[in-house]
Amino acid sequence: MFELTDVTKSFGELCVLQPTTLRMEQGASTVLIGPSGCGKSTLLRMLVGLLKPDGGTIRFANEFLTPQTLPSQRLRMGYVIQDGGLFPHLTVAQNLSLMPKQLEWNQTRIDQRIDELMDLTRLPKETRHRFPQQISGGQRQRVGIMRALILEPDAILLDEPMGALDPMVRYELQEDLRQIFRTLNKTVVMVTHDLGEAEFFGDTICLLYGGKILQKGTLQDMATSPASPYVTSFLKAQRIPRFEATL
Ligand SMILES: Nc1ncnc2c1ncn2[C@@H]1O[C@H](COP(=O)(O)OP(=O)(O)OP(=O)(O)O)[C@@H](O)[C@H]1O
Repeated sequence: MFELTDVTKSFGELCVLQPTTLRMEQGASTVLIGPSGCGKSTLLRMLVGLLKPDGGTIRFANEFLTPQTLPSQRLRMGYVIQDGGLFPHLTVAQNLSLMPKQLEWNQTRIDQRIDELMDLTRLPKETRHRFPQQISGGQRQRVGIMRALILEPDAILLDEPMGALDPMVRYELQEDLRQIFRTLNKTVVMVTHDLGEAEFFGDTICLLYGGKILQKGTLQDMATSPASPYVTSFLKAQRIPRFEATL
């Protein structure tokens, strides 16, 4: 679904991505993980066309991302950022209606689609006419996900979608999201800092470091056959609580 060939990106003197070649298959979930500043969000932004690579090419659904193709390709990608990225002065329903209105959907179609997505994401009906600050962080993120799904995109790209949520809300949303992605058979690309989340969502995990993909595979691959000592250090750096209770 996404095919990067020799993609590079720098900001001034800072090389964020060395020549990188990567395929993300249709219907598969790819997780980008790595230390802060390693270029995960930059890579994701290039996939959605918010940033242009300095070199190399990106193809989406067998078509190069170019200024000409991007507007129609963007409609086939949903993009979710950490706090949901909702407009604070618009209600939930108004936030969700923005793109459909631009595409001149009629109100009945918009309302039906919002109903479907409210069921899918298990968002309480009474939140429909509330403003973003009148709903919880977890609910805001569900709305962000609904907004990304509203046009029925082929791919959904998420930049630390659950980074700001408390552990219980996060756990519940992770379960729901994975179920949604599997049911809808979406191609998913997710940025996270959390190894547990990476393993939960990723068919493939890409560990980025020093401007390149240091290792690509499963967490198990990384643990048993680390591509470099850094991979092992990265895996060890996540603290897992130890206790005896039987859960
Ligand atoms: N528009 C920009 N202009 C200049 N530098 C930028 C820009 N965007 C990102 N950077 C720099 O590029 C590097 C990679 O940033 P990026 O946001 O992709 O990292 P990240 O891996 O997603 O980090 P984090 O996990 O902290 O969100 C960082 O050093 C960042 O400061």
